[in-house]
Amino acid sequence: MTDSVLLLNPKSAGGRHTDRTQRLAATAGFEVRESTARGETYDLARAAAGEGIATIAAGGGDGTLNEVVAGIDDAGALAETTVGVVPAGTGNNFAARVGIRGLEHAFDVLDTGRRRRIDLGDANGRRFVNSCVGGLTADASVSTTPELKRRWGALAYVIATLREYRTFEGIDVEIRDDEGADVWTGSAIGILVGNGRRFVGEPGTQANMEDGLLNVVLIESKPAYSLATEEAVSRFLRRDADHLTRVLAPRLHLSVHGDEPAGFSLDGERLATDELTVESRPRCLELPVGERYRPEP
Ligand SMILES: Nc1ncnc2c1ncn2[C@@H]1O[C@H](COP(=O)(O)OP(=O)(O)OP(=O)(O)O)[C@@H](O)[C@H]1O
Repeated sequence: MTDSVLLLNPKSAGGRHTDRTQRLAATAGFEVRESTARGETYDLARAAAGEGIATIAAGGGDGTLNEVVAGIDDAGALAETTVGVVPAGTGNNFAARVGIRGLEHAFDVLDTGRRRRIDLGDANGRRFVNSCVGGLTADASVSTTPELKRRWGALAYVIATLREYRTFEGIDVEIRDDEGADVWTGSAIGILVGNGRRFVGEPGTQANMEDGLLNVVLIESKPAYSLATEEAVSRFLRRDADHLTRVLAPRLHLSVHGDEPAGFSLDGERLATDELTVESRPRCLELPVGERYRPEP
């Protein structure tokens, strides 16, 4: 019986890395199981975890990793399983955060990397490994089509964001902590909840992934917002900019007031809701990390 399986989404990044990933996996002694449809990496992960497989790697982008982690979690096997990150997607944002530089490096890390236990994000019972974002970025993340990604690679996200920016109006939101105290109320063009991820205006892009806290940035809507000049952009990104609010919290409750539920993106997958509870599940995901990974960046 095999104890190492790679669950591969052959459609990630338009299939660009599929052949190479299969070859590297075979050399590294991984059995490869490919998904054939949307959502199937979740089923494959659940089944592999049910078989008691010790190492389950996700081959694809953040969306694939999300499904694999959710499948293992729903099989009740997260505590016993090592999760591998094999960056065969377009953006591979999360892989970079745990120090994984590319496909070959991913298999080296699986072989010899340090194991760390990191936090997992939860949004209304759905998991996120990297981020849960609402507002402009969520719409853009969800509207970044496979076609755009095939043509533009990682630039596709920037193009999609600029397209959405012209029409996006802001979300009226009330945010409370666990005791019910008001954390922030207003109209936001962006609600960014990161697990290991920092956002605009902060030095570096990496946040502590093992502290049991979510890293939250709220971007307040301003009328006549213009990012047309370089000066405006640099003002926008300044650490002390008055339209940015930062919160570190283990759990937050969001209520959205509007005609329709607000759209959020969990590692690129859509969730529409007007009540959202986000929380950190401390150190429940074990994975091998690259040499550059620092628990406290
Ligand atoms: N065989 C398949 N055919 C079509 N869609 C699939 C298949 N397997 C998985 N999916 C879907 O692909 C999505 C995940 O794509 P993923 O994020 O891994 O790749 P990507 O978009 O290229 O990369 P990134 O997230 O890094 O930009 C999920 O919605 C998943 O359900």
